[in-house]
Amino acid sequence: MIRVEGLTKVFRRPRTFSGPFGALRTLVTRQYEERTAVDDVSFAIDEGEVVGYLGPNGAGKSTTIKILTGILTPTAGTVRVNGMVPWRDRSANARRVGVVFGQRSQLWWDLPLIESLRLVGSLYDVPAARFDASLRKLRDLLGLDEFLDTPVRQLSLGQRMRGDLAAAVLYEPPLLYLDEPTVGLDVLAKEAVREFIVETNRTGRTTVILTTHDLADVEALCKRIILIDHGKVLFDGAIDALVDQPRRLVVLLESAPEEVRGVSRDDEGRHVFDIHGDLPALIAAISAEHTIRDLSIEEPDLESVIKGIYAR
Ligand SMILES: Nc1ncnc2c1ncn2[C@@H]1O[C@H](COP(=O)(O)OP(=O)(O)OP(=O)(O)O)[C@@H](O)[C@H]1O
Repeated sequence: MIRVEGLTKVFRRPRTFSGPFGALRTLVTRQYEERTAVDDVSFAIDEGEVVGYLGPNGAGKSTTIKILTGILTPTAGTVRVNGMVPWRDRSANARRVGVVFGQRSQLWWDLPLIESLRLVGSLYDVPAARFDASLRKLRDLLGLDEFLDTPVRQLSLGQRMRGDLAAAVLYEPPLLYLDEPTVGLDVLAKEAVREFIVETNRTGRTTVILTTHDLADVEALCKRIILIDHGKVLFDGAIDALVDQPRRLVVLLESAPEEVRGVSRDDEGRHVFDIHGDLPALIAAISAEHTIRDLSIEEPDLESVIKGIYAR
């Protein structure tokens, strides 16, 4: 469904100068600086997958999504989405994808939600009968009835997000891009959004690409993640494989030696051991040679595993 090879995007922007006459100097010198936002990224996503596209701020996530939706043209590389080149076949591509940006709404601010949805229906040429059936299903799934006639600007964030999700799937696109769909929502609203995504993927075999900083979203929704930083792919694979790691014993020793039983001291002065067999025996062996000031056991969780990958 999605094939990305060697995708690179370099932004070129005027070099700015500060200080007195800085603005004038910026104008006159016309020097440019380049920033590589996406750097030789390749991946393939199949129909029906839900993939987390993750990375710290500025990693290149939004730039990738903008290229996949046809908003931006890449500097190098090839992309096929549903067999199309998104930035060349922009309008055909748009009909086959739904997009939700958590930070800003795609709905018409002054119109009641129902009118916004009708407009989406007519923009995407959804036949009346299909529109009615789709709306009926979405009213039910997303609980839209209580605010269908309310102007979008008066909706709470959670209601607005449900409206945005409805607009994105109303024309039943086979592919959905969700950019921070639970940002700012309370626990219940987050849960409702996640359930909706699961349901949409399950019933329509909709492929979902999700960018989020909320790892609970990822754990609830994704079997696979692609992790990027500084525009490069650091990891692409199953979450299960990632968190299927041994528990770890973290010890703080009185003397803080450089190395204990083949394990080096980390930046915080701790020694971290993978627990493979007999934990009491491991603790006894360490305390036979050193005085233990503190110890704890860490279960592998997605957050610490991801932090470990960034730190490599
Ligand atoms: N239009 C632009 N012009 C110049 N530089 C840009 C532009 N858009 C993004 N960048 C730069 O490209 C890099 C990647 O940005 P991008 O928005 O893709 O990151 P992101 O992973 O989506 O981050 P966040 O989690 O903060 O949304 C950043 O260094 C950013 O400053």
